[in-house]
Order: sequence, then C-alpha cells, then structure tokens
Amino acid sequence: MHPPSTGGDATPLAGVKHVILVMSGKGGVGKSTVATQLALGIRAAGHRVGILDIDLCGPSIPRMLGLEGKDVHQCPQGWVPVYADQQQTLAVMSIGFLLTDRDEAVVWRGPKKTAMIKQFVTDVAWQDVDYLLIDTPPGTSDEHIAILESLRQLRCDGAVLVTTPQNLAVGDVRRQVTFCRRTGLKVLGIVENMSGFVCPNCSECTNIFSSGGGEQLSSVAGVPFLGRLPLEPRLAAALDAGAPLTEAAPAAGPVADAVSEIVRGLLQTVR
Ligand SMILES: Nc1ncnc2c1ncn2[C@@H]1O[C@H](COP(=O)(O)OP(=O)(O)OP(=O)(O)O)[C@@H](O)[C@H]1O
Ligand code: SF4
Repeated sequence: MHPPSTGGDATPLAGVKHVILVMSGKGGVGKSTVATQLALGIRAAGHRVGILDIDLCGPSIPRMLGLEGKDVHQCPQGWVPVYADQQQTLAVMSIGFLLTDRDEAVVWRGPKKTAMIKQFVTDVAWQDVDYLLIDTPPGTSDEHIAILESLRQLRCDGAVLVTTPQNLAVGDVRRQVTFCRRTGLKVLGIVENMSGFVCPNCSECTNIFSSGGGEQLSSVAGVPFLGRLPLEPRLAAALDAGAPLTEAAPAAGPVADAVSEIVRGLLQTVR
C-alpha cells in the first residue's frame, strides 16, 4: 500500500454538499452497480458527483469506471481523488487505488479497517462535489460502524438500500432498515436491482424472479421505493470490462429510463 497520508489540513468533506450511503443486506445484489448508475445519473442531471468506495475487501468501483491502475496524488489538503472524466465532474476514491496487492485489505482486522475509513473521510480533498455516494460493503460490518462514527460529526443525508426482488434478499434489507433506525440513519429509499431481464435482441424486459418484493417492503417499512433497475447484459459487460462512461451510462433504453426515474426521486428527497 502507498504511504499513509500526512493528514489533510482542511475540514473533512468541506468540498461536499450532500452525502448518501449505498448499502445492501447481502453481497452480489448489485450495490456497486447501483452506486455507479446513481452517480452517472446524478451527473447526467447536471451535478458534480463523487464516489467513495469503502468496500475494502472487494473494491469494484475503479474497475466499473475503467479506472483500474490509476494513482491518487497528495496535495496539502490530502488525497486528490481520481477523475473519471476530463471535465472533473465525477471524482472517485477507493482503496483499490492505494493497494499494490489487491488481496491485501482482505486480511485486515477491524481496527485497521476503521482507521482506513476514518482517513478516507478526513483526508480526501473533494472539490465542489454536489453529491458524494459512499459504496459500502454488504451487510452491517466494521466498515459501516466506522463510516457512521466518522460522519456523525459531519453530515450524512441518509442511505439508499439495494435489494433484488427475491424474498430472501428482501429479508436482508429488512435487517438493514432496522440497522438504519437503530443508528439514526435516514433511509432515503429502496432500489430493486435485477428486476426483470432486458433481452439483448429486442430490449423487451421480462421478470425472471418474483417481482415487487422491494416495493412491498418499502410500504411495510414506511420508506420510499425509488424504483427498479433491470438486469441488462450489455451493462454487465460494460462495467466488467471498465468500458468508457458512455457505455457505463446508456443514453437511452430500459436502464437509462430506470436510472433517470430513480435519480429524480432521490434528488427530490436530497436537495
Ligand atoms: N442491473 C444489472 N444489470 C446487469 N448486470 C448487473 C446488474 N446489477 C449487477 N450486475 C452484475 O452483477 C455482478 C455483481 O454486481 P455488483 O458488483 O454491483 O454487486 P455488489 O452487490 O456490489 O457486490 P459485492 O457484494 O461484491 O459488493 C457484476 O458483475 C455486475 O456487472
Ligand atoms: S422477442 Fe422474446 S424471445 Fe425474442 S429475442 Fe426478445 S425476449 Fe427473446
């Protein structure tokens, strides 16, 4: 790993207006995909966006945005995030930029993870970020406690919870809602991912799992339902390959429609 920062001398998150956590009850439901799509959708709505990837054991944001192998630099205020575009409207910070060995963070114990996350909150020199999305690991772990403790004195608008339509995943989100209530974290809404499959030939969207679980949970739990993101094989291929932003953020089609609806609802809540 790169040498630790000497510590930023600015107020933590000074350049950030809004902070949104992206959480999921279990792994593999597409939390990082949703975080990426939310970031690209909010950017398309004309805002400057940051993504802080605190999934220390499985950082996937650099790969999804084609930024693998990029380096972060130091400035007097701390770490300079990596920009995904020339206009510098999408800034990214991830453990993936700091580790020389990708497996290193996997063996870290709780206190080392906590220290790293605190450093991420205090030492990144975000510049004019309207919305900072924090991609968290699945479940409720050391990383969640650490980020909430670090943000307590600062500001956090709340959390977006990601689920898939099956009952099992929805049950995990129910536990996430309880976690948010206990820790005083506002639930901004639920996103149901992989909700229907977009046919690569005709773009028809067909439900393959039972559907509506996320919506039912949101009404039972009294939290907003932000929308559904379909399973789109071209999106998976683009994100897995680290394709250019134009492919990671389709301009039209079922994914584009879903993302703009979800973002519209989210930005009405957080402004
Ligand atoms: N809506 C979608 N359309 C197509 N592929 C998707 C979609 N959502 C997720 N995927 C694919 O599923 C896989 C897992 O997604 P992702 O890494 O976002 O999940 P995660 O919940 O963040 O995982 P982890 O638990 O490892 O943090 C990836 O290969 C991703 O491309
Ligand atoms: S029309 Fe139906 S079967 Fe034909 S390509 Fe589209 S989804 Fe597949």
